[in-house]
Amino acid sequence: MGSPVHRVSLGDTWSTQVHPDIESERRIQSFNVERLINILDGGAQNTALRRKVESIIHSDPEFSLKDNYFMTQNERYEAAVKRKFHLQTIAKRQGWSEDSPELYYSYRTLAGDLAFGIHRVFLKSIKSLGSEEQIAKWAPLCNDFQIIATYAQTELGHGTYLQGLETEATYDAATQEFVVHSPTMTATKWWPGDLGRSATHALVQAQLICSGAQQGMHAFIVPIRSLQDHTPLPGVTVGDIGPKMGFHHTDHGFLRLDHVRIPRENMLSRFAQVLPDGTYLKVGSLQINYLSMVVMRVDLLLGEIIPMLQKACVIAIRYSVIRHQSSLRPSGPEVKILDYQTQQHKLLPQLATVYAFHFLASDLLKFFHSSYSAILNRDFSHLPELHALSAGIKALVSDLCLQGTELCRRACGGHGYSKLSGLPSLVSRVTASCTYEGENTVLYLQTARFLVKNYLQAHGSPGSTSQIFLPKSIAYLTTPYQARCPAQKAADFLHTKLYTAAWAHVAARLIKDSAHHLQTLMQSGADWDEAWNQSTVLHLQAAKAHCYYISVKNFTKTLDKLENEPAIQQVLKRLCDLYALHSILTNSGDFLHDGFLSGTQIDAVRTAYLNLLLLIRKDAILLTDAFDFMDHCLNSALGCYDGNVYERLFHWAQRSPTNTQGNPAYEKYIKPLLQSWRSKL
Ligand SMILES: CCCCCCCCCCCCCCCC(=O)SCCNC(=O)CCNC(=O)[C@H](O)C(C)(C)COP(=O)(O)OP(=O)(O)OC[C@H]1O[C@@H](n2cnc3c(N)ncnc32)[C@H](O)[C@@H]1OP(=O)(O)O
Ligand SMILES: Cc1cc2nc3c(=O)[nH]c(=O)nc-3n(C[C@H](O)[C@H](O)[C@H](O)COP(=O)(O)OP(=O)(O)OC[C@H]3O[C@@H](n4cnc5c(N)ncnc54)[C@H](O)[C@@H]3O)c2cc1C
Repeated sequence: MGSPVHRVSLGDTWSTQVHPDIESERRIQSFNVERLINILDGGAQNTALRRKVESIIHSDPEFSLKDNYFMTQNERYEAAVKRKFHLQTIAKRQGWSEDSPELYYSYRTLAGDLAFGIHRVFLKSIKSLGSEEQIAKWAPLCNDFQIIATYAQTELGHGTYLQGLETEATYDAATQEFVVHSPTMTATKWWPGDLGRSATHALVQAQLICSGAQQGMHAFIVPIRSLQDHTPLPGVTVGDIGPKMGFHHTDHGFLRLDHVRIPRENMLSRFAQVLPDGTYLKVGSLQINYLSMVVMRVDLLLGEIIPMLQKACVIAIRYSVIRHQSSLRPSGPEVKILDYQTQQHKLLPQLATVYAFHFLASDLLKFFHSSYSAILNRDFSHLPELHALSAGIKALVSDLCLQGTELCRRACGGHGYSKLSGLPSLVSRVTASCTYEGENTVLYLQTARFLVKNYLQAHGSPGSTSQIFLPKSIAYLTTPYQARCPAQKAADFLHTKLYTAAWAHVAARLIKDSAHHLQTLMQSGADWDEAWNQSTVLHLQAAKAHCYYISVKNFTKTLDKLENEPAIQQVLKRLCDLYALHSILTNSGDFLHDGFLSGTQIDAVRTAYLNLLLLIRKDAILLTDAFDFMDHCLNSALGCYDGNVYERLFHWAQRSPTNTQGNPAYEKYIKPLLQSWRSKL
């Protein structure tokens, strides 16, 4: 196990001892925590590298996140820019390149509290949509921060419906330039990160107009601020969109373009290009221009979204073994709140979920890597499946991470409402992930479109003997499934095959029902589009069930690979069981609906689930330690490794500027008010 010193990292002189209530939780180790850390990191060498980066960052006071909670939006922005600038200096000195694991680990260590996150989105988009020459030109400029760039797609009037974007890029063959223009108020780009006060360049998604026709959305590199003095270039109106629910360190901005001219070479042209005479050439469908969104949906899962729930679990579970409240028996001792079944019911499913998601996102990343290079080489055969999987998984993961993070916050009672717990910031930040990179409902519906289309293809022509091969992730749609679950007792529900089959049954049934509903509406006269809209609530439910099935199946596959690690396999198997059974219980109506499970069987699921809570309770602290977050990165008075919750909360509150800056309201209002009564007292 890594030494506790590695984690007790805030340099609090009074914090010399680990709290006995949390120490006792770590005394009996049913598995090797260090080994689990290595598995989560993808190998011991990655753990070593991550910790090396952490110690470099941690030992540097410039990177402190200490006063974040007391800062204004402007101060947060400036501190984030300062940290990013300092990180770049260190990265240069250490030889860490922009796509290196070291920078990835730095981002994690600094809790993502860095400026220029969208600069990375820009870079990834250039690499997906740009030609080799464009990558060779722009990537080095980006990597060295000779330019600061943003990804400007969303407009005031449209975010989801990309065909409705109004920004235009009209080709002028006479000068071989594009004229990029915002024709209306609603065409103003709105929300791009790093745009408000920082970016010098924007990747602007605009409707390409050439040869007198609209060719749909394409990406254009547009310089927006002077590289000399940072003032907006001619024709550019740019600024910050104002206060937001979270992301205070990021300058989300607006951008209006008034006939801004850029060279022909600035249209990203891996899949489409405009020749000097204005001839338009493209490969694949128009939607290939959406590729960078697929890239980011996958990238953000492990890089941004899942760590939020991991941290929330660490904070809430550690706090729950320190916090004592009430007793279980009259005149008995006060118990740790984690010993209440309801507290376990709140927190342990979140822990199980975040383990499920870690393995799910890791596997999606592998599938992404294997398909992505083919796509770049114009083999689009895996793109529909990759799009459907990444859209649905992004939606399920961000939905449940938000739900889980908020549950963790509430599970900490009043202290969870204090920013100093770290939890409100996690909640507000993860909330954004349900909207950015595709609003979740819209993404589920993209997955549903893929499911329904394939379902109808596979089952469309009755009597047809030709066998249709479906993509791997949906092959279960053509497998005959059981009409009734064979389980008879609680223990039967601890079989991975049994609950995976249960989710396959429910997903397949919901997909079938939504497809049939659509067909029925069409048979009664509705056209496809109307019938689609009138079935979308069912489609959404079906897509969600499919994603649950994929996540459960993936977790069980992960367990199969751990045969040589029996102790870790056992503890992860319990989490997998808990994740699957909790998901069945929270969606029990879907399992009862067609009699696949009976009421008695649901009771058995609940019994198995409650037994698991007790088993996982014993390992809960070790399972959160296995995420191996440094205290610095958690930045939580409740969640530190040493468990010294009350001392830390007390000390941190003293740092609030409100305690030292005097009280102007006293002089102005309180004093006159109090003094007006003095004569009568
Ligand atoms: C170091 C660690 C990392 C840290 C790193 C920094 C962190 C920093 C923090 C935060 C960072 C936030 C960063 C936010 C950045 C934005 O938020 S950028 C803006 C993102 N915006 C969106 O995602 C918009 C969502 N909208 C869409 O994706 C599309 O417009 C929609 C919804 C798919 C609809 O488009 P449409 O053209 O109307 O398409 P539709 O008719 O539905 O479908 C047509 C066909 O295209 C296919 N299709 C649709 N989309 C796709 C696609 N993407 N690919 C392939 N095929 C597709 C459909 O499947 C369909 O196929 P068929 O069924 O016809 O075969
Ligand atoms: C923190 C943050 C950072 C962002 N960063 C960037 C960035 O860097 N660059 C950038 O370009 N953008 C960025 N965005 C914008 C973001 O990508 C969009 O807000 C997002 O894609 C949702 O689009 P919208 O705002 O148009 O929502 P809307 O589409 O207007 O959604 C509103 C409602 O309409 C529903 N709806 C919309 N269309 C459909 C449909 N077809 N079927 C059913 N329901 C539908 C949605 O489900 C939702 O309930 C950011 C947003 C946030 C919050």
